[in-house]
Amino acid sequence: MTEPLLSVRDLKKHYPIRKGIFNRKVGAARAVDGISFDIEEGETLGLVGESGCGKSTAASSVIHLEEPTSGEVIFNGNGRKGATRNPDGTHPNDVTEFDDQEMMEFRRGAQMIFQDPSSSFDPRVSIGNAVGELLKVHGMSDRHRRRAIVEDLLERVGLSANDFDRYPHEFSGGQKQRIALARALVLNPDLIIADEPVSALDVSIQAEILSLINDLQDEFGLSLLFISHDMSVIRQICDRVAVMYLGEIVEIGPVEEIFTNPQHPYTEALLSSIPTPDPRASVGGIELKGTVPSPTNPPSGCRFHTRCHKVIQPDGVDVDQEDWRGLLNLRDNVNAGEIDVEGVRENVAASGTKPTSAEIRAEIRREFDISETVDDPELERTLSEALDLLIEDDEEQAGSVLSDAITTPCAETEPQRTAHSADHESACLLHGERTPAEPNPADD
Ligand SMILES: Nc1ncnc2c1ncn2[C@@H]1O[C@H](COP(=O)(O)OP(=O)(O)OP(=O)(O)O)[C@@H](O)[C@H]1O
Repeated sequence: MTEPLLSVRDLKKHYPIRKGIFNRKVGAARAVDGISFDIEEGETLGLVGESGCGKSTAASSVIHLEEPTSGEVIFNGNGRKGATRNPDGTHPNDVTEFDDQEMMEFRRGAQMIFQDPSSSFDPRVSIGNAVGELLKVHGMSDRHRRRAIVEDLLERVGLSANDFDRYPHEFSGGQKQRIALARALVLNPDLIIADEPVSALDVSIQAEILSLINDLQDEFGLSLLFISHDMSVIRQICDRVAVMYLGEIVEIGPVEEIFTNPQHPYTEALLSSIPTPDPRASVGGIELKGTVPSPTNPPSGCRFHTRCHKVIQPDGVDVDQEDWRGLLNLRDNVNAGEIDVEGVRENVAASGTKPTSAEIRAEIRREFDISETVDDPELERTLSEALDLLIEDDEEQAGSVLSDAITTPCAETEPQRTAHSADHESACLLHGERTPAEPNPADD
């Protein structure tokens, strides 16, 4: 197998959190927390996940708009193929170790396009000059030659050579994204990182731009890292996809395999949220509740366990899975002091006379999608006891009763990547018994 164009290994970007008059570091936001992936020549790898999962931080760390905290970004483009590791273990193509000259070359070989092209164009500069500027910066002093190259590129992205002297405000959002593509291509790069390039566009325009990116990729032999929160966009453009959650890659594999045979519950939930023209034809009906937790204090074990519909029950417990999710949510809400018993009481009272304790208990169960009776008698007793304590205003004791009885292995053990096929891996404790993924040679 030929070497990948890009190999990212254990890349981390932690932002320090500072406080106080001395601006002391009190913690870190682990926006990207040890991600690894390859992109082959001519391949498109998608990076997908909800807002706040760390996709943009990953992109800007790979392209070195921001200095990563640690890890390797090995770029074998710009004619640097075939380099081997130095005796001290470092790699001559590791972007994180590049000097100024190498970084300048890297900036030629790897380009980025962003979600909002408007903000990256100076309204006073004609689009021809905006696209040609990089040629000038990289030493092409012949104005006529620059103009010829830019005019050709404008045509290739579906605009006209006559657009050279027009200004950004004369173009629509879709057209501006075409200009951004022309600008990204002007130095003939090997890699383009596209961060949500179509999210700000109308759906009909999205399809046009995605098809243009596809065509340009073939024409220029490009590799792409394509970032999106939208699974359906990923399916249209990517060969493989890496699913990111809270700074980590939880699943990676060929797009069609991930769509037809997702292994990680987070991937299933993302797939389930794709809108379909017929709402009755919803895939799976898994509702991804809440938002991504803060990367400052990520959940222990599997970071997705606080929202996972398949969160594992401990040995000896076997209750309905929806009840189990509800019990864990109730435990966490009680411990976070987020249950407003008075509010529940008022709600129940609004529909009739003074509510009984049984009615309040039933209402709390309903709010957390917990059945009237949980299958496991011991757990049912614990739940009733905790709900009574809650109603009696002893929230602390209720939390402690729930915490003692309701635990999950997912909060205790960090899942390792498991191989499902040659290039399909996920990190979920549900697959723990399978063959562990082959160690990556670059990790040695
Ligand atoms: N400069 C910063 N300092 C501290 N935290 C940051 C900084 N930049 C990003 N973060 C945090 O890192 C996490 C990841 O952010 P990032 O923008 O990379 O996510 P994303 O998946 O690209 O989401 P979006 O699509 O909304 O941009 C978020 O919790 C964000 O608040």
